[in-house]
Parts: sequence; structure tokens; C-alpha cells
Amino acid sequence: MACRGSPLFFVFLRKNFLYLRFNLVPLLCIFIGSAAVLCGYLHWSVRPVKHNLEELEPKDYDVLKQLYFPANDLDYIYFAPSSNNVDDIMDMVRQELEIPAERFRIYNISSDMQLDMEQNCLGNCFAINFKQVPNRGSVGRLVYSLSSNQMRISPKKRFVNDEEINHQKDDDDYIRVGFLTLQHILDRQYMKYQELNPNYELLLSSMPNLEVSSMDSHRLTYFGTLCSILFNVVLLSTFVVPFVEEKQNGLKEFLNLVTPMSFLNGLTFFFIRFICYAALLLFVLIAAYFYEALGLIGFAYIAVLYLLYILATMSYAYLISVCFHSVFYAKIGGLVMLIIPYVFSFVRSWVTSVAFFLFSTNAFLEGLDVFQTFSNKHRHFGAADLFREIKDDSTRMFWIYCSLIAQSILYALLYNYMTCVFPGPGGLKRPFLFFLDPNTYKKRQRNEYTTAPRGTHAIIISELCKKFQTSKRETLISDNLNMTINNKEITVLLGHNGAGKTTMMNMIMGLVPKDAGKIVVCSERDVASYRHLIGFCPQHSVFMSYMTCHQHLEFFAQLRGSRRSDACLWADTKLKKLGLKEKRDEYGRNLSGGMKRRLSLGIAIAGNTKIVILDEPSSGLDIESRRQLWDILLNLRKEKAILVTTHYMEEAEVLGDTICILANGKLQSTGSPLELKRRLGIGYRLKLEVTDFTFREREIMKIILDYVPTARVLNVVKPTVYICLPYAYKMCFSEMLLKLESRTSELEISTISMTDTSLEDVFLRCAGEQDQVDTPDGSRNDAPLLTALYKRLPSQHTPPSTWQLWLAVFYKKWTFLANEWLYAVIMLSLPVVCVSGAILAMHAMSVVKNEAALPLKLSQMGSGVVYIYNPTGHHAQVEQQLRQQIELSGLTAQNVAATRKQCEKCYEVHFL
Ligand SMILES: Nc1ncnc2c1ncn2[C@@H]1O[C@H](COP(=O)(O)OP(=O)(O)OP(=O)(O)O)[C@@H](O)[C@H]1O
Repeated sequence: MACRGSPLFFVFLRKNFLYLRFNLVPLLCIFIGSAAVLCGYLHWSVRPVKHNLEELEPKDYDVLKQLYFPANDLDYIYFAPSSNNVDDIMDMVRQELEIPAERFRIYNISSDMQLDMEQNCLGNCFAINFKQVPNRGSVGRLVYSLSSNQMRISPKKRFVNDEEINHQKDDDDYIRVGFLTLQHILDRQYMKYQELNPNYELLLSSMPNLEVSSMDSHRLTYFGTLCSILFNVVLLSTFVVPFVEEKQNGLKEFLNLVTPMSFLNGLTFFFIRFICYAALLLFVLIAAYFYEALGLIGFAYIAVLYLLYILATMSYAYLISVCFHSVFYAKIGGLVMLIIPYVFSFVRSWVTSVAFFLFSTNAFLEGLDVFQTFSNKHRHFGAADLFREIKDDSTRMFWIYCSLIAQSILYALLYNYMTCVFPGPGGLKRPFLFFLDPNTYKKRQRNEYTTAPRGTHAIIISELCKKFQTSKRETLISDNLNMTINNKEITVLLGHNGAGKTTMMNMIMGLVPKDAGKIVVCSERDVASYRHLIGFCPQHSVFMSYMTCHQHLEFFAQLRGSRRSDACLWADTKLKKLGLKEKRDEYGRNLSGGMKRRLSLGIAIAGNTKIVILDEPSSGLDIESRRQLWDILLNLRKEKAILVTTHYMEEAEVLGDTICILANGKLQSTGSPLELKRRLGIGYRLKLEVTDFTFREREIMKIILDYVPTARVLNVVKPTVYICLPYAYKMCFSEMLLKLESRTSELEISTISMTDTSLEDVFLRCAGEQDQVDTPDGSRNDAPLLTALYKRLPSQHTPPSTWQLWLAVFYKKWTFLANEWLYAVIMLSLPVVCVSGAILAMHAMSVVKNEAALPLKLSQMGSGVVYIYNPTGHHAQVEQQLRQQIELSGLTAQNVAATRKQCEKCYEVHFL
């Protein structure tokens, strides 16, 4: 049955949903904890509104006019929209202010006016937006709003453009900046325009100001930054760590073996988490909305920024996960890699710009900054603002969105590339430039395996070579090895510990690369094309802690093409046969060792694979379970090719249609158990129970050797003696037995029995008699197991002292460092290197270049008048020298008292 993408998507979705359900409590704790921190911050950051209803001194109109700014050439007054009424009123205002007409700018659309003022005004500018201007003589209200590039007034709050809103600014800013003056002049001129009684007086009595804190102007940014930090922590613990954990447990590779669509596992993993994070985010943003922490920015614009940030950061986290195969290092390394982007956001320079394109966090923080600036300007954010540059050094919001989308795609592609090129332990490695190879994009021919008749080859291994090279030794696994595994037969692979049986199976599955040779499975040479045709039971059971026995079998049957209903039924039947019926709803990790092996076997035979490879399936099984296993395998043999390894000779004899004995990298012999016994058997085995064989050996052996001259003692385990009787003399056995029988009491023989040669004899003869024990580092059991340091600990019955415990812990750590020194050095130095790199980058970024010195010579100012004000008469000498210098520079020096009407270039020097 062919695997189809869409059902498999839901199969993996279910699997990852089960993970979520199983880990619900810790996940909820993390999510609720993060939401609580954010809500706590929102609550704390809201300050109670304090109305400052301080009575201000009434201001005189003429004083207000004097306080107004109009001295500077760069100060403009903008107004919109243009109409006859408006133009007339503004002309009156201009005359009242005595400002030249060039410093008035007229617009038809108020937003254009506003933008022009924001971007182009270099001095102090005001914009007047007329909303309602009654005609001359008509009754109605004049409605207009005033804004300035220096500060904004809203009915409730004051907004100042400069970054540092400071509450130290005194409350009459409103007056000093010129707002009140302009407002009064405008009101006055309007009344004049309407020919109302001019003898009125406008007085400012009070102005409600809210307390303005510096936090208000950064609330959106601070909240967003806190969200992003917490999100990174949540991402690490609920995304990177479980993903790496799957790799560490071997599950990722196992799923690769089972289905070519295993990438759907990652995709659904991603999908489910994205939904969860989005839900959490929505909750937090709604809370922020009610706490008014989103400023004046529309909810949708902020939500899009946050969602894109989540997407891009998840993609980045995926990429991070490629670098780690151990959860421990993933936690440390992942944290460092997620923190690095924050370092670049401290200063603004080219590195920040590069970081903006590379890291989602930097793009997100930039987005927050733009929103904050908009909000601080008391501007509602509209669609057109997506393309607006709000500050000289800021990016358009649209580009920030695009950058986050591009990063999501870029990281996903990079992740895909890295998993192909650095697949990790057991993965299928592709060449660095695999994407340039046209074959990569060709649709892979699916091998629709049909049942082949018994005896035909299912697996052909030819000229296979493999050796492991470690710093300590070289281990030969196969040396030009040839072997076949037939359809509908059970092939048993025998070998000592360390003979290379597991490695051979792993090579067939593509988990270990071969050095040379060919492995053809179902007429396929490409491991990626055939590996999912094989049901594989590895030596170490691979389980998902969050799935029950039934869910495991159902899941793997579905992966191999069964429909859910069929898979469910099949799982129930198999659980019964495997003796796991009682444990149907038990989680895999709660099973006993033998039960785990049975479940592993069930997983291997799930679905309709035609080949099954089982690595020591019966290890740890009790006698009854082993017999049940034999039944299952003998039944499976009717339709599948089975390759199995075992250390039980009885099992090999019962199951094996073909026995292959592997030793020293070669197949020492192959054949059916009977064939092997006849060909390689040592003959019959005579078993005698003798009270004292050492004393009677000469006499007993003399009788035997008279009839069977090549007989030899095999083994003596008091009081039993095993004697080998080669087949060549089998005609003489009866006479020899009769003779022995007649002298039993004299020779103190209590029992005589005889058996045919066993498979064990054959095995020992072919594979050699010495069993070898593997140690983790590949060294043999002849190496000392404990080092001198550890041996020095005295053997004792009293509890170990603290010092001894310390020594033992130290020894453990030291052994780890000695074995994994490279990895340890890299992982320990990574944070130091990253932080140093970031500090260096920051240092490089913060270099301030001095501009060229400014010429400050008076002669460069050309013509002009300098007024000198020295009311006290002190510093007369200095004043005199200054006058001389001024005159020498071609300027005129005058006392301040002199009239200075229409002075174009005037400077004033005040002596205090
Ligand atoms: N990745 C590796 N690097 C170096 N040596 C290895 C590696 N994997 C296995 N070996 C060595 O190769 C030899 C064969 O190992 P393998 O696991 O294939 O033996 P086996 O026949 O399955 O043994 P057992 O019956 O104990 O399972 C052993 O000496 C082992 O130490």
C-alpha cells in the first residue's frame, strides 16, 4: 500500500499531539508562567493617572507674542486645507506675527502637510489643520488642531518628539514652545475676521497635564522586548530541547527508516507549536491592548509583527537544533545562539543593519521601535504608514515584515540543507553541492515490492568491506564479505560479541556507511529507496515515552501504509500474540525489559514490509515469551524474508532456514543447521558421569580409543565428561558402548549417554572458542577495566568517605572529558567565543569618528554687525581686544544700545 502525504501528515500530527497531551502539565506551567510575568509587567507599568490641575499665571497677549519663536529663518508655519476663508485668516495671522509669506506653506491634504513637516522642517515648525472654518458672518465653530515638530498635545497627554520624554520639563512648555501664542493669535484673528468685538482678552487659566513618565514613551518597546526574551526561553524549552531529544533517543533516525515522509514529523512538530505560541501571543496581546500598552498602533499591525517574529524565530530555532545531538549541549548552545541577536541591538551601526537581515530578534526590535515612534508622535498607524520612513535611521515597516518572512524561508531552507549535508548519527549524508545535481529533483521511483517466491534473493551483499578506525584501535567488521538473504526464509546470523552483526544490519539499513561493496535490497541499490521496505528491530528499543503500546503499533502500522481502522485492529491482534494484551494502554517506558523487546518486535513487523531485520529480538525474554516469538517469526516466514541475530543456538536451530556464521570479517560458513552439522560437526558426543575421572581416565580412554582411535576429551565438568566421537567410526559405537556398559561399576561410571553434534559445536569450531567482551571504547576485555586511580580505592564494607565520593565524581568527570575532549572544549569555549565576538563587534561599532574641525574665524562670516553688551563695564580690556579683532575681520562692532532694525547678520556678545 502506498504511503500518501496527507494521511501521514495527520498521523504525525496525532503523534505530536500525544506528546503535547502527555507533557501538558509542564507545558502549561511554562505557558502560564510566561503569561503571568507579562501580565504582571503590564499591570506594574501602568501608573495611576495624576491630574496636575495647577493654576498657572494668566498670560498677557503681548508677553505671549514676545515669547514666541519667529526669529529663525528655518521656522515655518504649515496649514491645510487651503480655502478662501483659511487663506484670509492665515494672512491675518502672518501680519500679526510679522512673518514673511515665504515662511508659510499651504497644503491641500493635511497628512501631506504633516509628513512634510516631520521630514523637512529643520527649525521650529507648526502645522495647523483646519477642520471647520465658518464663512465670514455665519454662525458656527472654528475647529482646528495644532501640531508641532517639537511636541504634540493630545487632549489627555503631552507627547514630545525627542526620545527622552522627561517629566522634568516644566509645565509651561506648552507656552514656551509657542503653542499658546499661535492658538491665541489664531483665535484673535478669527474673531477679527468675523468682526466680533475686539476688546476681549484671552487668558490661560489652567491646563490639565497628566504626569508623564519616561516609561510611557518606551512601554511598547519594553513590553515587546520582554515578550521576545520570554518567548526565546519558551522556545528553547518546548521546541529546541524536545526536538533534540528525539535525535538523542534515535527516534528521528528510526522514523527516517520507517518512512521517506518522516520530514512531516518535523513539520507537524513545528505546526502544533506555532498554533500554541500564537494562542499564547494572542492572549498576551489582548491583555496588552486592555492595559493600553500597544500605544496608538492598530492591534492587527502589532499582531502581524509578533506572528512573523514567532515564525522566523521558530525557523531559526530549527536551524539551531541541527547543530546539537545532545540535549545538554542544546540547552547551553541554544541559549547562547538565541541571546546573541540582543547584543547587536544595543548600538546602531552597520553591524546592526546586518543583524537586522540575519536575526529575527533584531528585525522585531526594529519594528517595535518604529511602532513606538509612531505612538509617541500620537499618530494612528495606517496602511500607508507601512511604507513610510519615520526616522532618518529607521526602516520602513513593510521591509521589516518582508525581512521576517524572508528569514523564515531562509532558515527553513538552511535547515533542510544542513540536515541533508550533516544528518547526524545514522543519517544519510548528501554531498555539499547536492542541490546542483539534477537527479536531486527527479521523482524517485518507488519500489513497489511484490511478493517473490521462496528461495529467491531478497538481500544480496557482495564484496562488502567495513572497518572502524578509532584513535585506539582498528576493528575489522567485514572483509570482502558476500552473503544473501532469501525470500520467505529465516536467515540467522551468528557471531561472537563484537563480530559485527549489528554493524552489518546497520549497514543494510544505511545507519552506518560501508567502506566498499554493494548491498542490493529488492533490486534496489540506493539505501534511501529501499530502507523503508524493511521492518527493523534495533538492539536497543526505540520508544516514545508519551505513547502507549497500542498507540505505538497503530502509529507504525499507519506509517507503513495501513488505514487507521485497520491499524487499530491489527495492533489489538498483535498485542495479544506478543503477550502484551494486559499492557495495551501502558506507556512504553513503563514496560519491563522483555516486554520492551516484544513491543520492538511488534513495531518491526507492523505494516506490510516484505523484509524484517531483527537484532537479538529474544534477548531478555523468558522461555515462554521466546517460544511465542518463535511462533510469530515462523508464521511471518510465510510471507517475509527475515534476518535475525541471536546468541541462543537452540533458537537458531529452531528458526534458521539458513545459518550464517560471522567471524573475523568473513562468513565462516553458511547452510541449513543440518548441513552445517554434517559438514562441520565434530561427530557424536559421548557423555559419561564418572565419580573420579582423573583417576579412571587412562582406563576409560583405552576402551574408547580401541574402537574410535580419533576420540578426544572435549570437556570435563565434574562429574560429567564429554568425549567427541568422530562420524568416521560410527559403525564401532555400539560395541564400544557395550564394553563400557559391562564395566560401569568397575570404572565408577553412573550414566552413559550419547548425542549428535550441536550447532554450538559448529559455531565454536567456525567462530573460535574465545568470546570477546566489548567495552564502550572498542577495546577488548583484555584491557584493564579500571585505571590505577580508581583501583587505589580500598575495598571496604564501611560506607565511602566524602573524599572518596569526591574522588569518584572527579574520576567520572575526568573520564568524560578525556573521551569527549574535543566536544567538551568546543562546547565550553562556545559561549566565551560568542560573547567575546559580540563585545569586539560592539567595540568596533561604537568607534566615534571626529568630524573635520570647524573653521571658527570671524573673517569667514563676511559682513555683519556684532553687538556687544557689557552693562557692568568689567572686562573692559577684553572688550577692547574683541572690538579690534572684529574690526580687523571686516565686521562692525557696536554697543547693544544701538538700534538694530532690519539687521540681516547680527551677532551678540554678552559680558556677564
Ligand atoms: N561507531 C563505532 N566506532 C568504532 N567502533 C565501533 C563502532 N560501532 C561498533 N564498533 C565496534 O565494532 C565491533 C562490532 O560491533 P557490533 O555491535 O557490530 O557487534 P555485534 O556482533 O553486534 O556484537 P553483539 O553480539 O555484542 O551485539 C565492536 O568491536 C564494536 O566495538
